[in-house]
Amino acid sequence: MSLEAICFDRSNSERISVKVLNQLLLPYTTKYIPIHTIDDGYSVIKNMQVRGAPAIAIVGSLSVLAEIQLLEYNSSSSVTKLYNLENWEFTKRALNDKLDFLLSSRPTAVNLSNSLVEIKKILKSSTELQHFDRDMYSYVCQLIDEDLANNMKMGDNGAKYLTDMLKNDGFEEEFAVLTICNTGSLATSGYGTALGVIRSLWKDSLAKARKTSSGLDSKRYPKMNHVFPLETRPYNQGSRLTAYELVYEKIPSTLITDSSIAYKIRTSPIPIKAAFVGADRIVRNGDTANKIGTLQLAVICKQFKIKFFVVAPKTTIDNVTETGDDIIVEERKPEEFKLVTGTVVDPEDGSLVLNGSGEPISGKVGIAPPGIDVWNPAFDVTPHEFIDGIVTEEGVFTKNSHGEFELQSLF
Ligand SMILES: CSC[C@H]1O[C@H](OP(=O)(O)O)[C@H](O)[C@@H]1O
Repeated sequence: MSLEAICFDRSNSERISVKVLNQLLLPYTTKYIPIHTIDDGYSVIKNMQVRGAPAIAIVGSLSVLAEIQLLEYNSSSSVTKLYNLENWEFTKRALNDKLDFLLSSRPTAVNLSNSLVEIKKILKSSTELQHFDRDMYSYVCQLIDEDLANNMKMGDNGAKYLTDMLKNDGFEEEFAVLTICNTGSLATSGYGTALGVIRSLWKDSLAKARKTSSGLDSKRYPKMNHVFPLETRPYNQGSRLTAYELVYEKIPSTLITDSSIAYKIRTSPIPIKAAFVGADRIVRNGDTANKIGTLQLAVICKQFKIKFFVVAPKTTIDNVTETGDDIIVEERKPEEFKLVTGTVVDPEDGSLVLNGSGEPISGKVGIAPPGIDVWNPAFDVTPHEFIDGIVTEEGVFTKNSHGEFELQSLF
């Protein structure tokens, strides 16, 4: 098992190496794909071999650094013909075009766009390739290190906010939470956003349990003791990735179908007190684009008076777009809906069927008639009216008396 979506060897600043975990093969196969060029970065992002708004920005940025270092130490590489290393202005124009191409890989998540804006500023101020290389190395190291640090801050911010709120409401029991898609280590530089809050809630529960069992503290506290991740059709980030992370961390969890949310809330023996979801783009009024199914979860939570939190770093904020009506929602290929990618298992006992090399076999099965049209949006947009709080590394933002988010300090 590995929860490291991105392996970045930065030990030699002039010859970095990058490889990404092929998430299409999870949870049964752990295989990494090397990233040497911007085209490599585009391909793994477009194919969703790596996914998750922050991870997309990190891999995209690393692919730029990898390409310019390839230019410097391998003049015979295939990418060299795109540039004229004797003419820096020509090379800068060609690199700008490649950055625009990289942006087109997945248009909804704003993190990649925000990173490419920063990279274009670095490129514009660079006087030569080595200068651009050096500043890009600093930029990607800072992007990765800040993402991890921010995720841990967000996790603790969200966990404290919820447990304080429950305690103030006089709730001192064990509770469960819901989450959709994958927002953990496999979608970021580590720890995660919404799943980071769940990691922090679980750490908090274990600490409280230790105090109680050691007799240090007899008071009762609200403690998260279960997670209900949604499978998240059609790409199944929840069943393939979030469940994988929860099993890895030994956090008590029960995987549920997207269609069973309301019935689970109505019948759960453990009170469900909150839903934590990630974001691909939060616009100025707090409307949020996130994985398809998020809006449905938000509507159901409102119906059952369950708190609904969006968890995202400032790098996911779009401070230009006013409302969610103007967010471009990516539509994916129909095949990603009509064909399910998985790993072949023996129907008798669920054991893995291995190929001649002893490796699991990845395959696709059809689940819809070839002639049927499908609608396959990768995201939906949740209006801020359905969002109770936006958890960031700067703290938890809630709406004012007019029902509006005031996010200016994040812009
Ligand atoms: C911290 S991941 C944020 C966000 O990105 C995911 O999208 P995808 O899996 O399509 O890359 C998902 O919507 C997560 O909530």
